[in-house]
Amino acid sequence: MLPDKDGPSDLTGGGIQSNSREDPAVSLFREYLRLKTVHPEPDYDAALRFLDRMAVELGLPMQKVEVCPGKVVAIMTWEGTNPSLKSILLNSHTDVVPVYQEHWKYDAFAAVKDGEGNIYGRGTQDMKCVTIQYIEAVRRLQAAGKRFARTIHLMFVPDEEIGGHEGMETFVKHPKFLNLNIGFALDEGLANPAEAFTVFYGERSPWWITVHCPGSPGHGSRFVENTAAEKLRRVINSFLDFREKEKHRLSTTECFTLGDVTTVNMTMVKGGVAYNVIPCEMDVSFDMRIPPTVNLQEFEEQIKRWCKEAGEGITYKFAQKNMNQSTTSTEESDPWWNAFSSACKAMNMTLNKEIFPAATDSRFIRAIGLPAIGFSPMNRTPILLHDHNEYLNEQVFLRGIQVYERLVPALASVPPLPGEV
Ligand SMILES: CSCC[C@H](NC(C)=O)C(=O)O
Ligand SMILES: [Zn+2]
Ligand SMILES: [Zn+2]
Repeated sequence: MLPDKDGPSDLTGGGIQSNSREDPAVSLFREYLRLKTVHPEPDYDAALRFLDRMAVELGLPMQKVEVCPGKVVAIMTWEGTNPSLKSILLNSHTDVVPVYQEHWKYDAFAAVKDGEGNIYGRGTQDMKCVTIQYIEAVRRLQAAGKRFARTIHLMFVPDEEIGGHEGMETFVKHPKFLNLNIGFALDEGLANPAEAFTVFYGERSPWWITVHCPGSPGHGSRFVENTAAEKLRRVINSFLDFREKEKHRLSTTECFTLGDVTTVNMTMVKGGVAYNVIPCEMDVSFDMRIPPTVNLQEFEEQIKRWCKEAGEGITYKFAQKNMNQSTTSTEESDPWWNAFSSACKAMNMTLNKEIFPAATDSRFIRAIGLPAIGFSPMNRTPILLHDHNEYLNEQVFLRGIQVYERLVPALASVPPLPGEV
């Protein structure tokens, strides 16, 4: 039996050794997974050192833009034969969410590969796989001597997992972003447990709201009128009744996915100082995700009514309130979508078009008017982003590189569009 190329780390990670030589792309993926770019203190320097090395290997220039203190966006550029044309953006974020290590089978940063070729680690799906797949696809296309009309930018951004405010949200307004002359972007999607691949042409709007309920204080032994808790209860009921309706709409509408309904989750409650003191204020917070088909002004009016009906003096504040509902065309007549979907069709891939249920950096790209598709080529894979024991099978990972080997040329060869020279 040949030892696995990364044998020693398999053993330290408690994994099972593979009996065949590992594909170098898989080894590189596992190396990247071991970098602790995990919140709350991501090691972004380690990621930048890794990406510097990749740029040298690929022979591509890499610019680094510090968009906010300590928050660097890195961009590798493969210039096209006609650089005046709009470019293609291959975007990925470098950060990952924290883990509950005690619930993992293996060290979440050891990139252990088991006997079935499943690679375990935070970021295997979200979205270190895609980063390496972009890099490997470019490496292979270069090795085959390919060159394309349109310039291709590989962009690596920080802070997506904490909202992207000091990452992509700021960078899209930077002159250096505009200089990239982007025409079309690819960013992350989700795994699909079945044979099909899911592609996302829009996202629900995240609204994070805290409702503040003031009330009369008093002794905990009395029937005090107009308490904060009574108002809080009515507010909670209105939000959660609506939640039930939306849940029912999802379960009874056959073609609906999560992206087609509004989710409401009560995520925080605050208030009170002692068992026997009726508090003079209580707060409740909700995470709401609203599909692009919902009229946001009307939705806010509904929230106002719920608060008004719940009692006097109730106010609310948004911690997150996305108002941009742009979606990307998936009409066959759209040249970008046509290139994307035709390349997938040529590989016999079935695509399910959906609205992304959560929020990614694509929302900032779409908000400035650029088309963006969320796509992570992972079929036959359970959706495990942010979950315990996140993993990706190495064969699925390797197939994803082949997918980009076809997609990238198709997109970078889209003929000049009206207005382009
Ligand atoms: C609203 S900023 C937070 C972004 C985060 N993105 C993902 C993909 O989990 C979310 O949707 O909660
Ligand atoms: Zn992600
Ligand atoms: Zn994530």
